[in-house]
Amino acid sequence: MMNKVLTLTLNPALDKTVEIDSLEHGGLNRIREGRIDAGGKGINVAKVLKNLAVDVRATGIVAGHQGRSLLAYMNDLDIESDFLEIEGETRTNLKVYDRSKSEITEFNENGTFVSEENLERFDNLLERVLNDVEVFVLSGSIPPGIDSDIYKKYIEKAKAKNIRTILDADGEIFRKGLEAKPYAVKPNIHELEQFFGRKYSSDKEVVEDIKKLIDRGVKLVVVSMGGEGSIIANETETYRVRPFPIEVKSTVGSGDSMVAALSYSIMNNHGIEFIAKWITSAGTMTATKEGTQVCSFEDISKNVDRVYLEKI
Ligand SMILES: Nc1ncnc2c1ncn2[C@@H]1O[C@H](COP(=O)(O)OP(=O)(O)OP(=O)(O)O)[C@@H](O)[C@H]1O
Ligand SMILES: O=P(O)(O)OC[C@@]1(O)O[C@H](CO)[C@@H](O)[C@@H]1O
Repeated sequence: MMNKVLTLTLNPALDKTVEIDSLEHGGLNRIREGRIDAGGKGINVAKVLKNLAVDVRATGIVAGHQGRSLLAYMNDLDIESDFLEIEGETRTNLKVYDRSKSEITEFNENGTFVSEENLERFDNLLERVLNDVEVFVLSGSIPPGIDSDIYKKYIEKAKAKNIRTILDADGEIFRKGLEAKPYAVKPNIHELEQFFGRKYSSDKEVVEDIKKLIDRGVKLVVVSMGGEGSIIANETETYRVRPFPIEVKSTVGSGDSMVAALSYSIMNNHGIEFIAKWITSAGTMTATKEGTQVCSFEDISKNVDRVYLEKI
C-alpha cells in the first residue's frame, strides 16, 4: 500500500443503470438488463484508487436504508469508508442506456437534506480523517442544506495541513472552491464554458481560459472533453491529449477515473506527460465498462502508450 488519499462525497448515490432497446418518450420502456453500483464522484475515485493499490479512504454523508446499502457495497469492494450516517435517504441516480443509439441519459436526484447540526457533526468527522492524508479529492454536487462555499472551506482546512487538493465540481461550488486555490482542478468542457460564460470554437480559446485558472493559483488544470480527450496544463507546459478508439459502454465515472489517476500521479510526483497518459487511459478504459464500473490497474497500464499527446 502506498500513501493516503481521502475522497469526499457529500452527495453519494446508488447508481441504477438500466438498458432499453430504444427510448420511447411518453411510452412504455421495457428494461432488458440492469445493475446497481455504489456511486457519487468521490466514491468512484476511491474505487479506481483501490484498484491502483493506493491507501485510500472515502468519506462523506449517507442517509437511511439506502445509505446503509451503499456502505455495504463499499464494504464488498473493500474500500475503507468513514461516512456520517444521518436520517433521510441517500439518493438513487438513474442511468438509462439506449442500445439503439449506444447513448446514456442520466437522471440524478437532489439528495437528502443535511441539517446544520449534522453538518457540524460531519465537520468534526472530517477534522479527524484529514490526518495523515497526502491528497484530498473534493468532487460532485452537494446535497440540499449545505452552502456552496463548503469546498472552499474544506480546501482551506486541508491546505493548512499541507495536503494537496483536487477539485471536481461545477457551478457556484466550483467558483467558490477556486477562491481557495486548489492544487488541481478537472472541469469538463461544459463546466469550463459555464464558468467563463462563453462557448468555445477552438482549442486556443480553451487554453486561454485554462491560463486564467493557472493565474488564479491552480497548479494543474485538466479540461476533459468526452470522446475528444482533454487539454492538460501546468504553469509551463500544455498538452492536447486524445484517447484511443474504444467501444463505449458507459461513460459514467470516466471523469472520476481521470481524477483518480491524477491523484495517483500527483502523489508520486510524476511529470505532466505521464499524468496526461495515465488520466486518459483511465478515463477511456472506464468508458468501456457497463454501469458505474471502473478501470483496473492493468486496463490503464496496458493502454497508456496508445494515448496520443501533442504539445501545444
Ligand atoms: N466516447 C468516448 N470515447 C473515448 N474516450 C472517452 C469517451 N468519453 C469519455 N472518454 C474518456 O473519459 C474522459 C473523461 O470524459 P468526460 O469529459 O465525459 O468526463 P466527465 O464529464 O467528467 O464525466 P463524468 O462526470 O460522467 O465522470 C475523456 O477525457 C476521455 O479520455
Ligand atoms: O449529481 P452529481 O454529484 O454531480 O453526480 C453524481 C454522479 O452522476 O456522478 C458519478 C459519475 O461521475 C455517478 O456515480 C453519480 O451518479
